[in-house]
Amino acid sequence: MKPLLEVRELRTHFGGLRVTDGLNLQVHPGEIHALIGPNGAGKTTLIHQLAGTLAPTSGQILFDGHDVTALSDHARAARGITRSYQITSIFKRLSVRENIALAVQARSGHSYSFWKPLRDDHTVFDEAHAILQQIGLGAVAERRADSLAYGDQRVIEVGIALANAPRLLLLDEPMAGMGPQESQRMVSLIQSLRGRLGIVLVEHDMEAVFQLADRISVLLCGRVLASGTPDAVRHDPQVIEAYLGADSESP
Ligand SMILES: Nc1ncnc2c1ncn2[C@@H]1O[C@H](COP(=O)(O)OP(=O)(O)OP(=O)(O)O)[C@@H](O)[C@H]1O
Repeated sequence: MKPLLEVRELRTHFGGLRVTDGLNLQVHPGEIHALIGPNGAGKTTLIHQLAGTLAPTSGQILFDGHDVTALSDHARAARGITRSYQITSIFKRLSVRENIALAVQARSGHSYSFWKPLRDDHTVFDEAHAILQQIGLGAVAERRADSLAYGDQRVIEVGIALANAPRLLLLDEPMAGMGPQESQRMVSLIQSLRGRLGIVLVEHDMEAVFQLADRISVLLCGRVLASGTPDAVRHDPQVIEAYLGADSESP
């Protein structure tokens, strides 16, 4: 299968520190591909590089067969690579619906008019409505974003990212700071996206990772130590020794 994303021999040096050191990775269309690894392994750095907010020292990033290494984050977003931003990107005083609609408008080039009711722009309204249903926030669409619980605000982030109609969605710790119930809702949301777009997921919650991932890549010292199905990775002796722990039966 032709990969949706291919990373070739990526290297990133911050002064004398080699954060990414010959990293190779392939993400297939429609798969949920998790990146795991100990603190400092280079996962967030890689997300920045895939999104285009940090340039590598050397190496190549190919998206859909095209070299996007030199493209800006905006240019990559226009091609379909979207990263979910942190809660800080939400307009807290606007409603949930307005947050999603603004993101739809930004992508589709419709100009936003504060004096024009959203309902008058049917294309944007309908698309925002569909996303609200998809992320399960239809019932609270008219509430101010900052009145929602933390977990729901993080769901809005994913909704904003989906409004960009991504073909590759980069999720950096979507469950961070969530309780078990909120995490499970996020797991269900990500699961519902499987097969529709490629997802690169960085997440420390191993239960969620093994529940969600079609394939997992294990990063260690800026390179991919192993890549495969959750089962293959779980039983990989190198991974057990280096990361999951020799006595690990879990998850
Ligand atoms: N802009 C930077 N300048 C210098 N060093 C950096 C910079 N960004 C990251 N690093 C270093 O690069 C290494 C990898 O960081 P990164 O955040 O990518 O790891 P990570 O795998 O995401 O870790 P965590 O699981 O803790 O989030 C760390 O040692 C970090 O201190």
